[in-house]
Amino acid sequence: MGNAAIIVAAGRGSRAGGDLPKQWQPLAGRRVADWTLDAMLRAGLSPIVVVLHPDDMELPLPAGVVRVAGGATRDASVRAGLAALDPAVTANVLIHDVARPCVPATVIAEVVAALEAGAEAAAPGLPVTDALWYGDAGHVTGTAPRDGLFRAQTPQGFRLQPLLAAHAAHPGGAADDVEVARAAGIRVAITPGSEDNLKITHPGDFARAEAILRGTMDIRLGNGYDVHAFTEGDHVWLCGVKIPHDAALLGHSDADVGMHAVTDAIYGALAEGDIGRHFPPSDPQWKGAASHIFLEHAVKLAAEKGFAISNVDCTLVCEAPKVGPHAAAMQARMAEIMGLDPARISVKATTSERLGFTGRKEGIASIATACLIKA
Ligand SMILES: Nc1ccn([C@@H]2O[C@H](COP(=O)(O)OP(=O)(O)OP(=O)(O)O)[C@@H](O)[C@H]2O)c(=O)n1
Ligand SMILES: C[C@](O)(CO)[C@H](O)COP(=O)(O)O
Repeated sequence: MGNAAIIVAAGRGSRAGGDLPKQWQPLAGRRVADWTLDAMLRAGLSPIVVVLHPDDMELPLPAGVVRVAGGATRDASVRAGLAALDPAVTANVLIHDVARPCVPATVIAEVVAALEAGAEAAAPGLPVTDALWYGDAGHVTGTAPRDGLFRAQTPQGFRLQPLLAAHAAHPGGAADDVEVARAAGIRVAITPGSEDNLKITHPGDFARAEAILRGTMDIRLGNGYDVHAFTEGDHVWLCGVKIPHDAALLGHSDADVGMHAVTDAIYGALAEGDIGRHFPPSDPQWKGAASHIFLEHAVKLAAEKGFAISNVDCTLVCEAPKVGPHAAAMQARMAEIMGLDPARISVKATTSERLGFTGRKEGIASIATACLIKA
């Protein structure tokens, strides 16, 4: 039984302005939603259900997330997300606004920890520290006591079955799921919120969120280089695609020179050595191994260290075979292995103008760059 996540992203962001709904607007080099999704993916929540506006169902999202069409209100969207979860495998669910892209890992972890320690429900809140006023026509008309008041944040975490019942019994119109749960008598623990966990609501919030992300972001670049010589054969493996050729590439594994360079670029960004360190050629179990094993390992290692792979760029250096006709398939295969949008994978090729060993068709070289980001 696991902990699932629902990211509600079906709103139109009318208060935030801009040509696109706020979750699809750029923020520190990516879309707002990409940051939010990465935070939930890194927390190890599964499945991740993204509730989308019906107009947005085809927008690119990371592989593996579940897409659901939302409703006209936040609570209708949450109900649509809940309907996509299987109570037989999901014990708890964390419901998060897509508009909170800077949510710190600790805020999510505290909610999960409270549920796992036995809380019926748990949600992050920040005690109100400013004095509170009533106002009218630009003037203060009264004051209100702030004692015991909290600013509510997300993700809000619940046991799935009682929350399903609470939503089924609620008339609608709740500001959040804590309100729905409390109406059904569920006790909600308050876990520590964070000033960084702002909800992008108005145009000025983008700059605040960008400053938070840039302040906490750890950006790593890595490069990889690999060479394999030609030998007798009738095909080569390049970036996960089998290409008929009048020679094969010689290697301990399947000799996929492109995938090896990409894998080494990821290890390089993590300062984790290279493929040979993790899969020694002296070890017979890797003889003839399919190279996706190496790439999957590097991607998993990056995730364990809290890094998302922002993009990779791979250049194959050879006179033949022609790479262009296969480049899209290579992008798609590597995207599948890495769980990334294919638009984040570049595969291109060059000849070396008949110079050197690649020019003499003695082998293929490949160089790759990877950019990893920890928010
Ligand atoms: N019908 C709706 C309305 C809101 N939301 C989601 O609920 C969260 C919190 O809502 P809010 O910040 O109010 O977002 P919007 O409704 O998009 O903003 P606005 O009210 O400015 O239009 C957001 O992640 C939003 O996408 C949703 O999934 N479905
Ligand atoms: C759920 C919420 O984020 C808690 O603070 C908030 O209520 C949702 O945003 P809205 O502006 O109230 O729609």
